[in-house]
Amino acid sequence: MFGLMFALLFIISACNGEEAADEQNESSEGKTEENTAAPAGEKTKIEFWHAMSGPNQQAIDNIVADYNASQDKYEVEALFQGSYEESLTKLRSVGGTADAPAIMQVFEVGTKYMIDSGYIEPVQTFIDKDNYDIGQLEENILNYYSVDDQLYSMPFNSSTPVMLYNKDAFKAAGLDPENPPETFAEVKAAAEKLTNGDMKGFSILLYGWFFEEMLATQGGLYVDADNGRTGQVTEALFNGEEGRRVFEFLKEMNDAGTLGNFGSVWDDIRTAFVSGQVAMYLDSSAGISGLVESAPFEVGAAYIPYSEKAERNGVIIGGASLWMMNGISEEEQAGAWDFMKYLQTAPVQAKWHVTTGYFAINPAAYDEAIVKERWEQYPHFQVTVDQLQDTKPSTATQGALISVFPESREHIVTAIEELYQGGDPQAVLDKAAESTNRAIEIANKTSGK
Ligand SMILES: O=P(O)(O)OC[C@H](O)CO
Repeated sequence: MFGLMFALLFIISACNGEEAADEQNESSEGKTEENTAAPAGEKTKIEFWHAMSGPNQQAIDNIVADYNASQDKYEVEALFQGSYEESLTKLRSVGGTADAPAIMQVFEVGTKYMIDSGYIEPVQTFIDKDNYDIGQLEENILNYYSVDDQLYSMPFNSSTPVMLYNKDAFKAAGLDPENPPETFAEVKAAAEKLTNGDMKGFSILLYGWFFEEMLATQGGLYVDADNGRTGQVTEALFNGEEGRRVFEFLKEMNDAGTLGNFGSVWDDIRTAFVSGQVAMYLDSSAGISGLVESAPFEVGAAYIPYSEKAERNGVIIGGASLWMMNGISEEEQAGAWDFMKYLQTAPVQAKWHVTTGYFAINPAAYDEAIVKERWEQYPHFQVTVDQLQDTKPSTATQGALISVFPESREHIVTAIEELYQGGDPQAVLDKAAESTNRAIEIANKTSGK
């Protein structure tokens, strides 16, 4: 039993790249020397900072090894830098200098910060120079990282949220495991039936991402200026009716005792699901891989729920993308660009998708034999791709661009915690909006806008 739990915890902790720090790879020291052009005959080093640990780190290392063996000009060096938040903090201390890596992986909510940072060269520059055809890549993913038709960063590990559920628990509760609930009302009703003994019906991680997604799928905007896509953001809009519906949905289940709260650590909510403490919850599509293989019951995957008072609009792209730094040599930039293009090829994307659960940015990868085999074995992957491809492009599903997004996420988490302690949905959301507005105002003043 202990062995099984240990194996479960290992697999679960490995699903996402954010949690565990790998000290071995974690160093940016000695970088200055590496930034100079390589002597004739030697490969140019391309430093690649990322936030993937466990099997996802292994997947990156394998791809990097294949790339390095495939050509003799560049040597990519993949270096783990901690969680998405930690790695961005590290970048802040070296961004724009010769100590910066050539390629930096940044989570989606860091996009506006990176665009404004002065550290980067938009990948559009290289696309244009090289006549690179981005028409082959997934439009709904490119949309997130595009502003005024310019692609700023190269999508890499793209995910969306998905609702995972325990099919065995569904059967035991008299629910149809092949017809998971779709709307907030249906989830609430199913949660009542599923709540039993130690098992709660539904849960979400205390993480702003899931609120952002349930807001967007109703067509709700996070901020003004068309979610920051057409102008300068001045205020939060997430406390409008779509946001309130999400908070009411959570509150009603919390009051009814059908909602579980397993905190803000991915491993904890995944362990709760696998050990039967919760029957339905929202996870990243990149978390599916480990869970379907390790859960001692049949796992179902479904689209995220939406309010019955709204249309379903789809999901915003999550995960992270790759940024080209601007303080490095042209030779390094050329190598970084070459590697980014290699990453987008169908065979590499196919391998990345089946080993990690992240989407293939190049949909041609879905025709590769290894993907077809994997989907046949685990149809959950197909659900996530369908949910992405069914998404209606709009400024809501394109996602918000705000420089203070990571901070705003914290305000949302505080609001959810206050809600769970009995707070009024509108009041706690308004407070989060006011705090976000203050952060936006300060950021706008600092940047002189
Ligand atoms: O855990 P990931 O990589 O799927 O990313 C989830 C969120 O989008 C991070 O902001």
